[in-house]
Amino acid sequence: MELKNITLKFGGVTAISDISFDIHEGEIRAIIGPNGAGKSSMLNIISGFYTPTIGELWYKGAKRPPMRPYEVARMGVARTFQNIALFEGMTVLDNVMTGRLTHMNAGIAAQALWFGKARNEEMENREKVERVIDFLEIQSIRKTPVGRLPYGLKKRVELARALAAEPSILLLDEPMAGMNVEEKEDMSRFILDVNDEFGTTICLIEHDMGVVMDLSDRVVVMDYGKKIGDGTPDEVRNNQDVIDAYLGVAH
Ligand SMILES: Nc1ncnc2c1ncn2[C@@H]1O[C@H](COP(=O)(O)OP(=O)(O)OP(=O)(O)O)[C@@H](O)[C@H]1O
Repeated sequence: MELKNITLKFGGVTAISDISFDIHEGEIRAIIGPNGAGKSSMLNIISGFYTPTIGELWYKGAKRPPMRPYEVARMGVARTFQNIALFEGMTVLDNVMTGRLTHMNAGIAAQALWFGKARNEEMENREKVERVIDFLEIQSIRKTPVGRLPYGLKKRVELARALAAEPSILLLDEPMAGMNVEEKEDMSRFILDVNDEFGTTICLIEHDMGVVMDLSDRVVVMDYGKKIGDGTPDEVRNNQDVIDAYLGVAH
């Protein structure tokens, strides 16, 4: 995926100012930056929640026209949210099943009457979902309503739901926010395993620079809507603009 000269304005506020970067197939790409840098806005552009004011997005060699989020999802882009967006009253299994919705093709009548294509589809979806549940080690809570789970596990269920869609790009919005050290370590391991096992391209945004450095192949650094760094973790760590931004040096 390639983002070219992206600018995003909200009325008089410029949230993103002329940023270009790419995401290679199979890599873990992080977007980091201090509060208000424009990271979430960038993720929202990739997932189709926002349309850039200026700029182009290229995916699999073709320019992507303005699209609605569900259309982007159908193209293989799945995401998690900063504030967990699960159905609290539903079980873990049912929540993860909702991740398969973009793959369901049988008509509503067939679904309702549970015959033919709908039945086969459901079986196939169920198999894929069970595989994700095993992989993320949440078998023991399959039947638990999500509302009863601790925060770290809810985040893992959200990851499972996104993964159930079998995305080619997985967008993670601050997957480690609000977690304790142990939960962060678990989540990091799962992100690496997902990338390894399924070959999923991952783009994650994170506030905390330390967390993503071990995880990412390449990092984009944003500050006040501008790109101030782009490269391997080592390159970014030694970039003076990045160091200044994180130490709060005056602009
Ligand atoms: N819907 C919106 N309407 C108006 N301004 C917005 C909107 N969304 C974001 N902004 C502004 O755009 C800028 C970038 O915000 P954004 O949420 O993308 O940053 P962020 O890097 O994700 O921050 P955080 O780490 O706090 O989540 C901020 O100045 C913010 O106030």
